[in-house]
Amino acid sequence: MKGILLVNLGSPKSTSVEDVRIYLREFLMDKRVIDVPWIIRKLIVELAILPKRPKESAKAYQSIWWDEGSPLVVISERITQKIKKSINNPVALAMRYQQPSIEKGLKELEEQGVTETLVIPLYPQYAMSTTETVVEKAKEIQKKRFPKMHLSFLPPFYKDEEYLDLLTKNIKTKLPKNFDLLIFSYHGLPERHIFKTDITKTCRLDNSCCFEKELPSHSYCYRHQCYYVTEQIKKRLGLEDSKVMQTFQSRLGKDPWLKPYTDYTLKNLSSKGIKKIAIVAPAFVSDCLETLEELAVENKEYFIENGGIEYNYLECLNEDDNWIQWLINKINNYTNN
Ligand SMILES: C=CC1=C(C)c2cc3[nH]c(cc4nc(cc5[nH]c(cc1n2)c(C)c5CCC(=O)O)C(CCC(=O)O)=C4C)c(C)c3C=C
Ligand SMILES: [Fe+2]
Ligand SMILES: [Fe+2]
Repeated sequence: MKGILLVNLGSPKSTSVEDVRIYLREFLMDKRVIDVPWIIRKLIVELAILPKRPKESAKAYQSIWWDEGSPLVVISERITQKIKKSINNPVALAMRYQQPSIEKGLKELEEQGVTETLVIPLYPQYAMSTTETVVEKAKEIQKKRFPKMHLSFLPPFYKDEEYLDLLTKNIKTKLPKNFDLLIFSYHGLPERHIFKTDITKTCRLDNSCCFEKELPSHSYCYRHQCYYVTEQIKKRLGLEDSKVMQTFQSRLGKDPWLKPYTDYTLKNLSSKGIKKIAIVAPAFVSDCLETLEELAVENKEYFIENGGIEYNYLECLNEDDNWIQWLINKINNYTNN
């Protein structure tokens, strides 16, 4: 029998400093997130990050936590429940880090008689730290614990026409009537990750190479895939170039990350006469710490403190009916073939 495993990033078990430390250790010790030799990664994580960051992050998580738990996990659970109601085949949810683990998800499916699983990494754009880490972890667990289970993977869906249509529709319903600029803020990546996943080894991180049409490297270029989504939504919304900007948020460490940086941009927009903005985060399908705290609160403060007047954060797809139906359609394509 065929089954489905939805996989999102994951959150700490609770907002305690200790649980946040456990989460950050698992997340940042992933070699596809901090991609340096193990011993150096261990030293960076244990000596530079874990002594201070868990306390700061725990505070941030406390400010966005819901009664039922982490928004990212709760929203993912709700989506899973809705899908289950429309699908006869078994469906399970897993998180790349913490609980419910990928191993637990596959076990749940195996216990229901599943022998073939479609794994759906819940990321529109490819990156080592998104799709690739989910795919590799699932394969590793399958090999060790479920040798008879066959796995398939839904690829990054950033250029799926129906996905782009439904994302546009979602943004359109939330967009205020008057705004000077719509910002597309994507989770950032160290520039090094873009060079590493460039199969042609020609990327210069300029506009031409990541924009050019039909380069083989684009199937692994997070920067291209973000630009593609921004361009498509801009076109579908009928917005002029001057009304749209793309930025990257959530840097960690001192290495150069993809630019322009969201926080820096928001501190400087007002001086250029841009007073009313809307901001959306299409690298995330569900709201999470990086949107509810960093975008909706912290970055809003930067904009307003520096002369901005109106700041509208537009929520992610979350439990949007069209988005859930899109997932159901993908699942039906898999189970019916
Ligand atoms: C869109 C997908 C994401 C990419 C790409 C990504 C890369 C990436 N992230 C970090 C470090 C951190 N990210 C953190 C939180 C976080 N990241 C994503 C998604 C992507 N990350 C999400 C959905 C979340 C929120 C999780 C939640 O529970 O709501 C955090 C933890 C929070 C904090 O302490 O700030 C860290 C750390 C790196 C280093 C990286 C690429 C190399
Ligand atoms: Fe992240
Ligand atoms: Fe490029």
